[in-house]
Amino acid sequence: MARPKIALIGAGQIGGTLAHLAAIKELGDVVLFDIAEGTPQGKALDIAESGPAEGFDAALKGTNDYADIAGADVCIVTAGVPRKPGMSRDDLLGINLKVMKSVGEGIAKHAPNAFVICITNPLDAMVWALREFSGLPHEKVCGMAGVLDSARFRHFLSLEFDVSMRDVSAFVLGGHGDTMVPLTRYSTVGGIPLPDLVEMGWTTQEKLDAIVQRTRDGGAEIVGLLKTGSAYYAPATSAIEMAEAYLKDQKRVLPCAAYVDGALGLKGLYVGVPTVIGAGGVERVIDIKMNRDEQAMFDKSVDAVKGLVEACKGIDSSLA
Ligand SMILES: NC(=O)C1=CN([C@@H]2O[C@H](COP(=O)(O)OP(=O)(O)OC[C@H]3O[C@@H](n4cnc5c(N)ncnc54)[C@H](O)[C@@H]3O)[C@@H](O)[C@H]2O)C=CC1
Ligand SMILES: O=C([O-])CC(=O)C(=O)O
Repeated sequence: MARPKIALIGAGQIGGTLAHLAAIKELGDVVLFDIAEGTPQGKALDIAESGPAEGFDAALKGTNDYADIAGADVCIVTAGVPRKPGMSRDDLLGINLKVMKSVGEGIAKHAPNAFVICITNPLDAMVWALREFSGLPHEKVCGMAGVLDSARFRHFLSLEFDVSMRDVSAFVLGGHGDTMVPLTRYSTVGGIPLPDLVEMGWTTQEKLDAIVQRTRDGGAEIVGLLKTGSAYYAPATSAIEMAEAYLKDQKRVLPCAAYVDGALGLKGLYVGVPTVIGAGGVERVIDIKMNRDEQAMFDKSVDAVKGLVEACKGIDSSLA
């Protein structure tokens, strides 16, 4: 049986890391696409040359021609611009919206049956716009953010509790911005919810609040350290987890920016929610119940995303 085809639209920091991970994990053959001449070709060749030592079977190709993504099973989109220190993700809206238009059209023409994972920021508005520009079915277009934000939360919690990251589970929902919603009640260590761990004396509410805030600021923390761009190892790993769930029909329960129409009281909006990802793409949005405080935080985040979607419509009238 032929190997799956994975098209990576954008061959920058995340795109290159995605290609390396996809090859090492033998998820399929990889096509790296970018408008920068030489970058995708150079990265594809470099990673292919790591194959003999690593021992993977995967073909890698770099290209500046959308025709080469033809028939891709998965497209992961990182094309665009990352932020620099002092900027918010939302400052990227105007410039990256134009990129989503060309990418959406390229995918619609050459890989209309792909499962599309958008990473480009500001994430929730860009995945909405990418879906609009591509016209693909909603369940086949989603955004990566919740897996990353939850991974950051899990990492910080594992440091606090001195336990394995594997035994920490977490859900960070809402928009991928300053208003994101780390849900402590739905986050656990060995199945024990965080509020119970506070009662058990494993940590204090103050320390937990600080970890929640560090999670919300997780992207900015890396931007501040790197100074020239944003995080890419954890973002790439997170998107690969989603791609693998689709390609292997794993039915993983993962938080991602999905189209929500009915669940959680939402009507036709992309925002971070718990989902099931399998061969059908986003197969289910989990309609979790939130308490009053959680709902208030989630509503605030949803409003921020709605504002960005309106801003997109204001910039590009074809979206209105
Ligand atoms: N959703 C999330 O959780 C995260 C999102 N991001 C976002 O991902 C995006 C990419 O980040 P990096 O890979 O670090 O940036 P990068 O600058 O290293 O790579 C972006 C690539 O996109 C290419 N590009 C620009 N316009 C293009 C077009 N029209 N068609 C095809 N390629 C095009 C550039 O040539 C460049 O190689 C940024 O918008 C960043 O903010 C980053 C981390 C996490
Ligand atoms: O912070 C950024 O600009 C990149 C990003 O979305 C993240 O790392 O969470």
